[in-house]
Amino acid sequence: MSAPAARIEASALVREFRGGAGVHGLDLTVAPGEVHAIVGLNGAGKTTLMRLLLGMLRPDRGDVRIDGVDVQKAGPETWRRVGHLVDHPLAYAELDARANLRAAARLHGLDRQEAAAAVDAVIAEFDLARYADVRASRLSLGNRQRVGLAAALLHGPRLIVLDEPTSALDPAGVILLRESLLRRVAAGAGVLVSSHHLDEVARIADRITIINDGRAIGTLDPSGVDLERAFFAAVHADDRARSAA
Ligand SMILES: Nc1ncnc2c1ncn2[C@@H]1O[C@H](COP(=O)(O)OP(=O)(O)OP(=O)(O)O)[C@@H](O)[C@H]1O
Repeated sequence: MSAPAARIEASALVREFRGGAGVHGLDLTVAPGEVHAIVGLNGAGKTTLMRLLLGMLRPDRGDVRIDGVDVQKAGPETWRRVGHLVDHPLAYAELDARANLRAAARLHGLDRQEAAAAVDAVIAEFDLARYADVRASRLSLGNRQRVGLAAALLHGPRLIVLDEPTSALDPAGVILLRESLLRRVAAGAGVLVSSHHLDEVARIADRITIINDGRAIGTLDPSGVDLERAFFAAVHADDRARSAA
């Protein structure tokens, strides 16, 4: 029997912007039941990588497969099983949180009844009951991020891609997200997450990949000590090697 397809697999991915920044040949996989974290300095290429993985940006070269399907040819059946939060947390600033969540559920193919149940569940999961009737434009940054995460997760995606999902969350929100992701991973989802919080990442990641100047330059051991030191050692060694070349 062949191994199950990776939730997502990218090979030799390249997207170069004018001036030389971008992603310069990156391989990456997320297996079912795995949390794969990417870490890197500002401008390292994490968001660009995620946008390429989700078909939001076309690569110059290389390819991406989601559950074995080429992302350029992926249809609604594939996208229905993907949940992501990259760029903007919410679609409709003038709608309240509940209506935004309902719209996200319907866009992911849930029927009216399924959507209502999924929205109720995710409102409870992210402790959003007090804010369900508040317009998205009036929510605090952190609550907007909570609603954005809830929208990305409410349809039970098999692949979850989150760009700095804890950037505006309070400690309670960080814990709710961690528990939510771990429940989904236990049920077989694969998670790709970027973060600047090395300690938080280490709590949930099975693998941590360091991105520097658009390349994967090494890994961090999630159970290791002093991740910060190991991170900077890897980044500085890579910078030195590239400037010497
Ligand atoms: N559309 C674009 N056109 C030109 N350059 C771009 C474009 N998008 C991103 N870049 C550049 O590509 C590099 C990588 O940016 P990216 O946003 O992927 O980094 P990041 O690792 O997510 O950074 P941060 O941690 O600050 O969010 C940066 O130098 C950025 O300025």
